[in-house]
Amino acid sequence: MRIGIIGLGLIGGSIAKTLKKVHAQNSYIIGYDTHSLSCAKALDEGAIDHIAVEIGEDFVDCNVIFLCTPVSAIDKVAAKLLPYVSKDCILTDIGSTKHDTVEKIGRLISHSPKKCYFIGGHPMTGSEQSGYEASTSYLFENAYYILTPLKGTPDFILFIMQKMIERLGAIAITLEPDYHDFATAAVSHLPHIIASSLVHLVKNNDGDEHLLHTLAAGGFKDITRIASSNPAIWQDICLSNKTNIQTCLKKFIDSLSEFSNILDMEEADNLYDFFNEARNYRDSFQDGIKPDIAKVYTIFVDAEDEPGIIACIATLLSSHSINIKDIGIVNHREFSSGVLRIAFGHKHDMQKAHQLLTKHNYTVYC
Ligand SMILES: NC(=O)C1=CN([C@@H]2O[C@H](COP(=O)(O)OP(=O)(O)OC[C@H]3O[C@@H](n4cnc5c(N)ncnc54)[C@H](O)[C@@H]3O)[C@@H](O)[C@H]2O)C=CC1
Ligand SMILES: O=C(O)C(=O)Cc1ccc(O)cc1
Repeated sequence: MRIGIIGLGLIGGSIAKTLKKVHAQNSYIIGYDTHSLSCAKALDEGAIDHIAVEIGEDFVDCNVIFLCTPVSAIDKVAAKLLPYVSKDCILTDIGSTKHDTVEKIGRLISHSPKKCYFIGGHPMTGSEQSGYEASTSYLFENAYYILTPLKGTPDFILFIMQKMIERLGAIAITLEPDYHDFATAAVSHLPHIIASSLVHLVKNNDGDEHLLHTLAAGGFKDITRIASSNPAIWQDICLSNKTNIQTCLKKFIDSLSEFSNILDMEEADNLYDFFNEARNYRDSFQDGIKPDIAKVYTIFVDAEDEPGIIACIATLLSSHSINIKDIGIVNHREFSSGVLRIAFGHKHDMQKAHQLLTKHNYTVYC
């Protein structure tokens, strides 16, 4: 597989390193970054196989190309790249916001003679560090990785992307771009703004002796770690998700005002409830346990282990608007021939698939 990576910073570099770790024999990686030292380092370390001199011919034969630049550059890079990509190429980005990017690249593709595919992507993992030096081959392990395909993306293209995400060690979730942007405004963008605001508060109220700076301890450092993130990345994120961030900011300001009122009135019970409810909900975020969003509903279908069977069944299901989360042949001694395992993200998809496949004379097991 030929893979292109444009932008070899924290995320792009981590994708390269991870693919080389898990997929080394089967992936030839072409890298490009405006910062030539990052390219040289990546080549030197074996994270990529070839440095592209520019966004052009070098990407012609790529099967998948990851756009890993800051958000404001993603659609510009895509525009430059489109004349060179092959018709079956899958383009994907890793930007932290999705609506604008998906809309812009969708428009570019629809106006381009090159009908390649685009699936928006966003790994929900990272760090406050940036640049190739900070990239690792384990960044994506067990992280959610959100995919936002364009409307009309064939199931098998989404399936290839999902497999790629699994290769990275992450868990693929498909969302609408707008919902993605609202959710990330709440769980990622607002927290970054709050972290930086807290740092401003301490900075602006410290005295000549810098006592606040000295005393800022564990709790303050925990909650403000992300204030050390790359400001250029966050400038882009805020500008491309303004409305959702404003909505969340308003809700947050309201909640602070409410807290201020109950403190003013010395409402002891309400103060207790404020902290207690937050503690209970926070304690329900158990690391390592993935909630229902990652739940899959699986069926097994009797099928000869022959080429084309997966595509045949995937096409049948997709022509009935049934979304597949995962599909693959399993060879198990319980079954005489090959059995296809098909996983769905929703119970109703599984039930519809069961009925449809049975109607088409497949033997289906739940
Ligand atoms: N930092 C994080 O934890 C996460 C970041 N993201 C998203 O990933 C993207 C990249 O972020 P990071 O890897 O953290 O940033 P980074 O600053 O570490 O890497 C960005 C790289 O893109 C390169 N670049 C910039 N413009 C370019 C262009 N026009 N052509 C080619 N290369 C170009 C830079 O030289 C740099 O090496 C952003 O869109 C960000 O929103 C997504 C998830 C987590
Ligand atoms: O460092 C952290 O904890 C982060 O939150 C990293 C991060 C930054 C941007 C994203 O879009 C997703 C994750």
